[in-house]
Amino acid sequence: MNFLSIDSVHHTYFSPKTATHALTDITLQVEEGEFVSFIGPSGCGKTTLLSIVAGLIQPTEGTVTLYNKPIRNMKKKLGYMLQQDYLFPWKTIEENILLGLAIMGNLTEDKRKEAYALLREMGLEGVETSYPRELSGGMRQRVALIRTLITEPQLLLLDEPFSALDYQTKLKLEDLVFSTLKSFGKTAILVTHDIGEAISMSDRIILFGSKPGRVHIIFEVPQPLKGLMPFEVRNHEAYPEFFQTIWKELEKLESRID
Ligand SMILES: Nc1ncnc2c1ncn2[C@@H]1O[C@H](COP(=O)(O)OP(=O)(O)OP(=O)(O)O)[C@@H](O)[C@H]1O
Repeated sequence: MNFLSIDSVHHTYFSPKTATHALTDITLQVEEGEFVSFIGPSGCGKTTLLSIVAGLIQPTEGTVTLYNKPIRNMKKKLGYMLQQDYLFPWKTIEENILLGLAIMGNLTEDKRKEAYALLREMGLEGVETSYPRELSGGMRQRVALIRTLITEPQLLLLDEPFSALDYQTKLKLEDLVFSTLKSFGKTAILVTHDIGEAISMSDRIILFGSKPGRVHIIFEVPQPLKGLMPFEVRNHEAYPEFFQTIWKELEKLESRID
């Protein structure tokens, strides 16, 4: 059975005066437990495709299924991590983490204990009663990750979740998110502008071309880099060559005059 299947997806944004052909003929499969990144020039449709996979946009043509069921019926199986953490400022960290479960009527004592255990694992012990404004950006993103994981999503959609962080925090959080998702056996799609981030976290990298957005090349991350922690990948001898290969393809796409 396919885990995530994107089949012949086309999307056009219509407004009264214009039609923007954002995506053309996208067919992709993502396997369970896989980490896939979407990269490509600005405007190539990465966010549009992620929004379609999230069931937030209905594509003009084509289908997206999770476990062979239409994605719009599977929204409870999805989790998100975005550039902004969207924590509620007037709620404590614990309340923020448990809010989704409370709304769904699934808040149990076991889940509360799990939240505390995750806070401990992510170096956030003691912040339960703090408010988001008292935490750094990196800490808030870790809270956002716990809030996502606690609802046990099958598929995580990560839309540039590290791009607002300083470089050191970003590298540390890449390691933490990677190891956490791998230990839970989660499947993830990451949208990023950072080739290094895509290489260091992914099993496969989908490079999109633009006008209209389409799959240009699918890169399999080379074996010596797979399974290593993101920070180790960035320091591996096989990393620069692979980086250059992707960089050159991206340059060609960005210098194309349509
Ligand atoms: N709501 C919208 N209405 C009309 N056009 C849109 C809308 N959202 C995106 N577009 C257009 O669709 C195309 C794809 O946009 P999208 O944001 O998906 O690309 P992207 O690859 O995520 O870009 P970036 O890397 O800059 O975030 C672009 O031409 C964009 O202008």
